[in-house]
Amino acid sequence: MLLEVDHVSMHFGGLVAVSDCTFGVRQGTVTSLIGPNGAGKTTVFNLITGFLRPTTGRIRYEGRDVTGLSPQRLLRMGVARTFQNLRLHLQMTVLENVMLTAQRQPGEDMWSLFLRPRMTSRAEAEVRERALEHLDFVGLADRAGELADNLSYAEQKLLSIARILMTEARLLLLDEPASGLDPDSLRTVLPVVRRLVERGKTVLLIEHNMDLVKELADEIVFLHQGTVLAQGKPADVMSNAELTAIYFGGGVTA
Ligand SMILES: Nc1ncnc2c1ncn2[C@@H]1O[C@H](COP(=O)(O)OP(=O)(O)OP(=O)(O)O)[C@@H](O)[C@H]1O
Repeated sequence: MLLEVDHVSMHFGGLVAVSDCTFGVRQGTVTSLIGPNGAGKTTVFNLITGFLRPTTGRIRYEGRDVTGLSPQRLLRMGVARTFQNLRLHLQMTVLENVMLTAQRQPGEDMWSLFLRPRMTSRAEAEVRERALEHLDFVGLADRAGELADNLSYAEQKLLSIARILMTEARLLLLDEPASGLDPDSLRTVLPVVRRLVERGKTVLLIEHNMDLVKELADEIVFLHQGTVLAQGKPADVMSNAELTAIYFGGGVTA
């Protein structure tokens, strides 16, 4: 397992958002966290990426205990995430958005490189080249000079994927990469998510739409009330009548 979530709980005061949660993410797969609203998916993401520290339990990445490490530390170890609200720099170009995410050395991001006049033009050229390559991967190479603000929503989602690639992380956590997309845009974005695996990445994502999950995910982790009810192949998990009743009875906005 690339990632192991081991008996993790997260309490917010009296509220138990995640309760004794155990699951694994295998290297080279797309794994989807699913579950009704309030099941704890976002909290699990925040725990894995260091934005929250579990109340109890351990998280292991590549066999190392990473429980409680900061998001920055985890990023350097190869765990990166996107956010539902994408967090793009809308008044910068598409290329600049990707270049800014470059991780040259631990603790050094592109901001410090831009601010430091000593940055060699060779280093900048290398970052630019990598950024363009990632833009090409997501199909946005010809939009490199556009302001991010001028992109469609689907293109902005693709840009957020190009940005996460720039981190060189091996485990990519994608927060609802398909949400808000019309069917045509889905046809553009979903194959890109799948191709991340061909690039050697491992993907953990949150997705509400069951049809998409079936198409996209190798594995499902089914969360309900902060607990893992099942982990397995989409077809197997969804053929379980009890689980589908919980899922569709849970007021999910697909
Ligand atoms: N920072 C917080 N403080 C208090 N309660 C929180 C906090 N974050 C999440 N919760 C609660 O934890 C529970 C799980 O929430 P979470 O957002 O993780 O679920 P989710 O599965 O991502 O839901 P959705 O599908 O609606 O995004 C909810 O009851 C939520 O209100």
